[in-house]
Amino acid sequence: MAHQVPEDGTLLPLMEEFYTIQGEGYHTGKAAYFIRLGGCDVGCHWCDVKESWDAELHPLTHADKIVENAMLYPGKAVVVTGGEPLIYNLDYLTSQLQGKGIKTFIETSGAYPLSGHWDWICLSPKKFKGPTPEIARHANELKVIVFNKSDFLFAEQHAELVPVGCKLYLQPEWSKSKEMTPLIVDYVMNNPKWEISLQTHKYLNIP
Ligand SMILES: C[S@@+](CC[C@H](N)C(=O)[O-])C[C@H]1O[C@@H](n2cnc3c(N)ncnc32)[C@H](O)[C@@H]1O
Ligand SMILES: Nc1nc2[nH]cc(C(=O)O)c2c(=O)[nH]1
Ligand code: SF4
Ligand SMILES: [Mg+2]
Repeated sequence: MAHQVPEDGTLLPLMEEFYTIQGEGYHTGKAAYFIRLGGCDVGCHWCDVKESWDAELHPLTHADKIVENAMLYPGKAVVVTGGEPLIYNLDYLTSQLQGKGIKTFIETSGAYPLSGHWDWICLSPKKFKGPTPEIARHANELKVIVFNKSDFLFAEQHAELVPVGCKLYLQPEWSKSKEMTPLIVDYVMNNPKWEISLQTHKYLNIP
């Protein structure tokens, strides 16, 4: 699957990078530069970026170039996503970003070992390949995608693994949103430690 990606994290398979508004979760509504890395083998059948899965399709790009590009925008936060970004060693990229005063946020399934220096970790665990216990202990936000009713129990099981104070979100799977959103609304009203997260960028028609 992978290119020969150097272990030191200086070269990363970059699918796309774009400046937009964080659409989901705790930082919803904030301007951020998105860095989308190619490569994922978790296999969510409802994944909304399947084009990211094959790392070979995405050019190895120097982390310094990515940092330089991120610096061109007034927003001082990046979201590193994918694909599954933790397939790669993110120590170099994130230390360079933080060294330039940019906040580092990650979107991850947690299926690979934690690397990088993060201001915010959004863990979105998957049934298909579960998260490591280590990342659950470091999550700032747990965002569970609700595709069917069984995902509420899955969400509660993962809420046991994250630290006290970790934000808890239920986000409807996009294609099932019509059916699942009413169930989520009801669930949150009955279990108010949870909040609802919507993919607001899809309603705003922005990337
Ligand atoms: C495409 S993933 C990339 C990052 C990482 N692989 C992960 O799954 O967290 C980014 C976010 O989108 C969510 N997501 C992906 N497909 C979705 C869908 N069809 N509906 C709702 N959320 C989705 C994921 O759960 C994750 O929180
Ligand atoms: N606007 C916007 N917000 C997002 N939050 C998480 C995203 C992702 O694909 O990781 C995403 C995305 O693709 N676009
Ligand atoms: S882990 Fe993330 S990128 Fe990978 S298939 Fe699932 S939603 Fe898509
Ligand atoms: Mg997305």
